[in-house]
Amino acid sequence: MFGLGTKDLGIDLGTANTLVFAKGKGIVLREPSVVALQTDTKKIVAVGNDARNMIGRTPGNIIALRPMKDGVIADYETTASMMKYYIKQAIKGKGMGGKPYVMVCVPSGITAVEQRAVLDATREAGARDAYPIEEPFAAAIGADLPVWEPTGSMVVDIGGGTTEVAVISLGGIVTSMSIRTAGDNFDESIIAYIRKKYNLLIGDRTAEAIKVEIGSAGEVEGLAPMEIRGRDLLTGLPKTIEISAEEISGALSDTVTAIVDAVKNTLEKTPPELAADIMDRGIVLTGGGALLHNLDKVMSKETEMPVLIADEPLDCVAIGTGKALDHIDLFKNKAKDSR
Ligand SMILES: Nc1ncnc2c1ncn2[C@@H]1O[C@H](COP(=O)(O)OP(=O)(O)OP(=O)(O)O)[C@@H](O)[C@H]1O
Repeated sequence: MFGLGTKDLGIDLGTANTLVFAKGKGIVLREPSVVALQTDTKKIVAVGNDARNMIGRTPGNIIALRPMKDGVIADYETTASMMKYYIKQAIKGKGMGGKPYVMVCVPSGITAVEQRAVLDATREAGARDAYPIEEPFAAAIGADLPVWEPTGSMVVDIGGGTTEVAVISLGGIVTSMSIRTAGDNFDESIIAYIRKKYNLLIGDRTAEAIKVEIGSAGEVEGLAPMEIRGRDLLTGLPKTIEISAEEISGALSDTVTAIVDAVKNTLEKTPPELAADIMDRGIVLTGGGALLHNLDKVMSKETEMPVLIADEPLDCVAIGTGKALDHIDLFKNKAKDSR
């Protein structure tokens, strides 16, 4: 399947989703970052979509969990096992010649020790060598921003666990900010709102579905009410209610404000020449959170800057990680310098 020299991989190890990009092929694997384990033996029962379908539905001896949360590794042995599983999947049956180089984009809150563990797991899974890449840098490459040129580009990557804001010029990050407020917080706010207002308990997947369908920053025009099912906390029985987009928009507003404030704070720290470049080109949103209805408009109004959503925002980091393979020598040198 892979030709010689075209088997190197880029991996976006995200808190919500893991994507693998194969050089010369594009994205070859896209699965949720979820693992199902046997509670007593810790043996892995399922990974990715299969494991995700088990969330909230497992018997007592199995747990389905997200080994990364809030942009950090909550369970690092499981993260390493998941990573190995995905790499093996990606390189399975494609053994032409030597082992692949792998570029890995890890959550920004990861510690140096955890990063080393992830890179070691990558090597153990069959990589010739593995190099880390910073998430906003990968997002900017994936969004086709001119990161290597002497001009300012601003990227805001809104993932599941973290929002990364960065201004990039000449192949480096000039100013950046990372906050642990992103897609998961939208879901949590929806759960909390529905519990408080309706005494109804809903699961993570329902909350995410509500966000995707009728979640919005501000304006809700064109978003119809939605029927949702949960468990009535008073009777203990299943119940269906209808909720409006206005209510959900209200529930999401604090999280939206936190993200917009992070962008404003980063702009305040941006050198004026680069800020002028960003004014011309616009702020580019990547990550799944970029798809929240109206977030681009609210951000543009609040920052008084043009704001654009990248093509395929969910894929930008993986594509950028893969494209960075073309500049692998730079990353090899960086790795040498930090050893
Ligand atoms: N249409 C949509 N509207 C709003 N949010 C969405 C939409 N589609 C996906 N999301 C959200 O995007 C988030 C996942 O985005 P992404 O895959 O970029 O994150 P990640 O890279 O796994 O996380 P991180 O960058 O924090 O490690 C989830 O919270 C998901 O619910």
